[in-house]
Amino acid sequence: MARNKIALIGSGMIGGTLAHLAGLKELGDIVLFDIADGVPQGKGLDIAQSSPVEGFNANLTGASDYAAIEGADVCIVTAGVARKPGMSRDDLLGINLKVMEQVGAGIKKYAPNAFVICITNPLDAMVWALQKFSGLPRNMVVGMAGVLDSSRFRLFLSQEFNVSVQDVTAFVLGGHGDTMVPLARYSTVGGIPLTDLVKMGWVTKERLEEIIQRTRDGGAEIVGLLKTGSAYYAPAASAIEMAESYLKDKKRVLPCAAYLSGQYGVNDMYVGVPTIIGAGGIERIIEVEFTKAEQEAFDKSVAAVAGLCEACVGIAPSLK
Ligand SMILES: NC(=O)c1ccc[n+]([C@@H]2O[C@H](COP(=O)([O-])OP(=O)(O)OC[C@H]3O[C@@H](n4cnc5c(N)ncnc54)[C@H](O)[C@@H]3O)[C@@H](O)[C@H]2O)c1
Ligand SMILES: O=C(O)C[C@H](O)C(=O)O
Repeated sequence: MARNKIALIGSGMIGGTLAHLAGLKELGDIVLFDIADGVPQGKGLDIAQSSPVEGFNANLTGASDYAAIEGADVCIVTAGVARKPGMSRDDLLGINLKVMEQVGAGIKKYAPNAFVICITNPLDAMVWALQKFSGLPRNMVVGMAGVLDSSRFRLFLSQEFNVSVQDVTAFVLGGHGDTMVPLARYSTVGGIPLTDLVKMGWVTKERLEEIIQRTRDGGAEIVGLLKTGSAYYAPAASAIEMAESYLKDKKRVLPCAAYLSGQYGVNDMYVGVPTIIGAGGIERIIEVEFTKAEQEAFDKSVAAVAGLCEACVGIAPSLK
């Protein structure tokens, strides 16, 4: 059986890390693409030269011509710019929207059957625009954010309780911005919801709120430390988890920015919700019940994403 083909559109900090992880996990042959000619070729060659040491088999190539992604099974999109200290993700909208138009055209022409994972920020608006620019089926275009935000929440909780990260589950829903919604009631330690752990005296409500706020600020914390760009190891690992679930039909339950057509009362938008990813792409959107407070937080987040989509239409009226 031929190997899967994975196209990485954008070969910067996340793109290079994605290529390395996809190689180490033997997910398939890898094509790195970037407009900065030489970068995808150089990173591809460098990672390929690690394969004899690491013991993985994969062809890694780099290109600046979309023809190279022809027939890709998975495309992971990181093309665009990242924020620097003092900027919000939303400040990237204008420049990255233009990039999504080019990327969408390239995918439409050369990889129309791919499962497409968008990472470029501001995430929920960019994946929405990318789906429209590419014309690919909505269940085959998804945004990565919830896996990352939930992973951050899981790490902070495991550190707070001094337990293994493996025994902590978390769901962060809504848009990937300051209004994201980490859900304490649907996050657990050893299967026990955080709300019960508060009652059991493991953590105070106030301390839990601090951890939730640190999760919301997780991206900005790293931008502030790095100063030259944003997080890339955890974002890459998160997207690889999604790609692997698709390629191996694992049917993982993962929070992702998925196209909503009435679920959660939302129409024609991408917002972070629990999904099942398998060979059919987004095979199912799980609709959990919200309390009044959770619903209000989710609605606020959806409104923020809607504002960004409107801003996109203002720049590119064809998106309407
Ligand atoms: N969704 C998330 O959770 C999440 C997490 C981290 C970063 N991000 C976002 O991911 C994006 C990439 O981050 P990064 O750290 O890899 O940035 P980076 O600057 O290191 O890499 C981006 C790459 O895109 C390339 N590029 C720019 N315009 C292009 C075009 N038109 N076509 C093809 N390639 C193009 C650049 O040459 C660069 O190599 C940013 O928008 C960042 O905000 C999102
Ligand atoms: O914070 C950023 O700008 C990058 C990304 O969205 C993140 O959450 O790390």
